[in-house]
Amino acid sequence: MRLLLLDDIVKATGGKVLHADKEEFSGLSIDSRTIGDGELFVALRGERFDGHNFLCDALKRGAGAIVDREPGGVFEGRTLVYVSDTLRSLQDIARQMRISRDVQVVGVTGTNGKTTTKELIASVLGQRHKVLKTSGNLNNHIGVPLCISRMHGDETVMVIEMGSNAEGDIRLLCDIARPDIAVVTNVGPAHLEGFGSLEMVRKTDLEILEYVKTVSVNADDLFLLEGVKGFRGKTVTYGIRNKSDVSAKDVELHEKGARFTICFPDDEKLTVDLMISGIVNVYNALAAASVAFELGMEKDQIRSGLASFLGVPMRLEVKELSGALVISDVYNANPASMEEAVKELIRLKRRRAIAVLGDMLELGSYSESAHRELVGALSPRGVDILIAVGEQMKRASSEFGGMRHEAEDAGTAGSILSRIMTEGDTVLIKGSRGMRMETVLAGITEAAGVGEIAI
Ligand SMILES: CC(=O)N[C@H]1[C@@H](OP(=O)(O)OP(=O)(O)OC[C@H]2O[C@@H](n3ccc(=O)[nH]c3=O)[C@H](O)[C@@H]2O)O[C@H](CO)[C@@H](O)[C@@H]1O[C@H](C)C(=O)N[C@@H](C)C(=O)N[C@H](CCC(=O)N[C@@H](CCC[C@@H](N)C(=O)O)C(=O)O)C(=O)O
Ligand SMILES: Nc1ncnc2c1ncn2[C@@H]1O[C@H](COP(=O)(O)OP(=O)(O)OP(=O)(O)O)[C@@H](O)[C@H]1O
Ligand SMILES: C[C@@H](N)C(=O)N[C@H](C)C(=O)O
Repeated sequence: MRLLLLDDIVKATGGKVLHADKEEFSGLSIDSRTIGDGELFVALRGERFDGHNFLCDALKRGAGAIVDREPGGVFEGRTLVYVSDTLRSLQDIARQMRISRDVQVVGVTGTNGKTTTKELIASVLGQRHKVLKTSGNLNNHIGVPLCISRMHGDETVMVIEMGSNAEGDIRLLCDIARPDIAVVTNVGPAHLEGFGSLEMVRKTDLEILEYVKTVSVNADDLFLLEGVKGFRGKTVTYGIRNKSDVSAKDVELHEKGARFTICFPDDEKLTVDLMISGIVNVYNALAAASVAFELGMEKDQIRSGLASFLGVPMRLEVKELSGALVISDVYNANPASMEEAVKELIRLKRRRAIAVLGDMLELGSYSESAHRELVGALSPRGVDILIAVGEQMKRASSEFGGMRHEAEDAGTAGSILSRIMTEGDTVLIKGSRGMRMETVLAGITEAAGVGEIAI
């Protein structure tokens, strides 16, 4: 494992060493509760805490700290570096580590499917390369540098998810991660509170074009495709409906997976099996295949990388519970991903289709109409029962044509669902992160006597 050297930290941050003892660190940590032996603590200010207040705790296991407020007291045996801004220093260290390494960096942006696509890319490229990827959903100005700082030094590829909720977010992350190749999954209405318009969502996601030589984009998202026109590098497209460089044909969607044939630009064809369900995951897999093709992976490696991926918890998980089929898509929600999830509900409908839908948050002035449009279209599409969770869904629920229930929160929705759900039903559970829709599932698994399940 590669050690971080004090010299490099000082060079990257321009910091002043207040006290020098340890000169090597096993990594960076921002949390005194989880810091590992020998790590360097970066004291950040957050919404609830100021990391500087946990310096003593952090230094019990940590070997030193980076601070932007001079601490009182003596920290024997530990190293202290003073900087003007600790968050910026975290980013500076990560940038320096990335620049000093000869790795291919794949950056993944877009409204929906970034985490899943990042994991699929890592699974495929991992068939040949040593891959560092961002963990879970750590996709912002803190999470991305933190993940990069975990580089061991022998990686040949990094796959970095980049999240945004306002203009400039992707540029900031690219300035740290310096991607060589980009994937933009799609552009849709999300975080409109911060962005203001769909144009601004697209402009922000495409900030990555200022950095990369190659971009891989979804050819079936015409609004996205339009935005890539004029890109001076290489554009690789993937898709199912429109003409694209990497395309899928003979798509068969099953309950818990999919089989399809990928057609590559070299005219080779590859039939692949996916263990995750839904047409959106065919798109995510195509994105991964297009990157793998660009990076010269063998077709067999692409096949096994896709087939061995088992999905990300809380994203379109299909489970059997008490004889019902439950689609647990509880991680987040916006109009585009709701649309896709409702399609899945109808596709997998066996007897009754029950939609347990929580508010879609952060949509700004578009919020009310987005909820109304979604709910109004449910029963014509075949949804039989709606459980509306949260203020906005409840307000919109009068648009629903079938039997409806209203719930204050996900816990209450879980109780309603466990009362009405019967064998043969197909259930979709989805809402924004703040709605904690996983609680619905906890309610029904308890009622079914299944006990706790991992989500
Ligand atoms: C800094 C941090 O990670 N905070 C997380 C922590 O919060 P907590 O309340 O505990 O602490 P504070 O942040 O107030 O504390 C400040 C520091 O003090 C440390 N500390 C505290 C107590 C203690 O006893 N000891 C300590 O050392 C503390 O560790 C801090 O360093 O826990 C919360 C609950 O779990 C987390 O919500 C909070 O996470 C913050 C928000 C965060 O940004 N974390 C990143 C590591 C991250 O990547 N998180 C992702 C979420 C990313 C996300 O929402 N992305 C958006 C896109 C936005 C991108 C854009 N803004 C950009 O800049 O590009 C998206 O829409 O996807 C994650 O958690 O999944
Ligand atoms: N290609 C896609 N197109 C549309 N919706 C998708 C796609 N892939 C996944 N989704 C939907 O988006 C949800 C979140 O998936 P994922 O976490 O991979 O996306 P994300 O972009 O990383 O989200 P976040 O920005 O919150 O991190 C899934 O549960 C699913 O409903
Ligand atoms: C979880 C976060 N990345 C996100 O997507 N937020 C929106 C508002 C959501 O949870 O729906």
